[in-house]
Amino acid sequence: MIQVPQVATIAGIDSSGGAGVNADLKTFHQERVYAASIITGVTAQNTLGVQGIQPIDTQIIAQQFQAVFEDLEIKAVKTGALFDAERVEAVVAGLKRYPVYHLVVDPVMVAKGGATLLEPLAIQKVKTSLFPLAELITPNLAEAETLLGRQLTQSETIEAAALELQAMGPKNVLIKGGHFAGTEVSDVLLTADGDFHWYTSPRIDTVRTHGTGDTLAAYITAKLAQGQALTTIMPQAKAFMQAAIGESIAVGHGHGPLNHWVAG
Ligand SMILES: Nc1ncnc2c1ncn2[C@@H]1O[C@H](COP(=O)(O)OP(=O)(O)O)[C@@H](O)[C@H]1O
Ligand SMILES: Cc1ncc(COP(=O)(O)O)c(N)n1
Repeated sequence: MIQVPQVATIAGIDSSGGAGVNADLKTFHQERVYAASIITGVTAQNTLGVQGIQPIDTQIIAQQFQAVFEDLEIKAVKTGALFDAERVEAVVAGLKRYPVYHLVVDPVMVAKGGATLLEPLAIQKVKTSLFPLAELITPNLAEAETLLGRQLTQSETIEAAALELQAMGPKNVLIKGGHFAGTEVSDVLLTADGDFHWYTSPRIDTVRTHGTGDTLAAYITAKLAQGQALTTIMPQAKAFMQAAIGESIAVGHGHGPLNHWVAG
């Protein structure tokens, strides 16, 4: 029998297949890890926006945790859209019952079209209960601003922000720069030993970025499950993102999905 690293995503479904669990599973498959999924909610969504959200009952979230963790050998976990405080509590309870070292928390708050994927009341719970369990958190610029309650502009401010976020408990912090204006995109990784690593690439001029954050976090989760270090993973992750965004596929009429078939 072939041994394969096993991971789990804890996130919402995107009916159009571009973001959330759908993006995670495509990335995991492409990177050759076996993936389970614990669903937190269902969205009626396409590349033009989110039309409806149905969070999943917390009891079935708990049952999914039990079903997955009492059978599979889960090496790494990624969380995505958690929707509200009740769902955050259910996920934190599951992660405390079945702890994993490689926990990547993508604090998804708002979809590209503007729909809320995490109620404001749940943000405090994410900070105090979920972040301390994480090996890595991956906020985008807007999420980092919301988490800290202030605007970020200069690189020094972003490094200070990463330190403040690290003080909330996660071992490592990645602030993603997809939302910065300019001809380049820069992500900054603050590692557990206090070092900053900047990753800069040319900005691809496109609106076809549905699921970028999910894809990046899933890629990192896959590589952590395969035993790689974050600083080794990041340059590969950026190259994968560049190709997956750049070699775009013609799907939908708005913020189109990425091309997960690109070599990773
Ligand atoms: N237009 C773009 N060109 C190149 N890279 C991008 C672009 N947009 C996002 N990225 C990259 O995709 C990853 C996800 O970033 P971002 O879009 O900020 O996350 P989110 O989807 O959570 O908002 C980051 O590595 C970022 O640098
Ligand atoms: C169910 C679900 N989860 C996450 C996202 C975030 O998508 P993006 O990575 O484009 O910000 C989304 N639009 N829908």
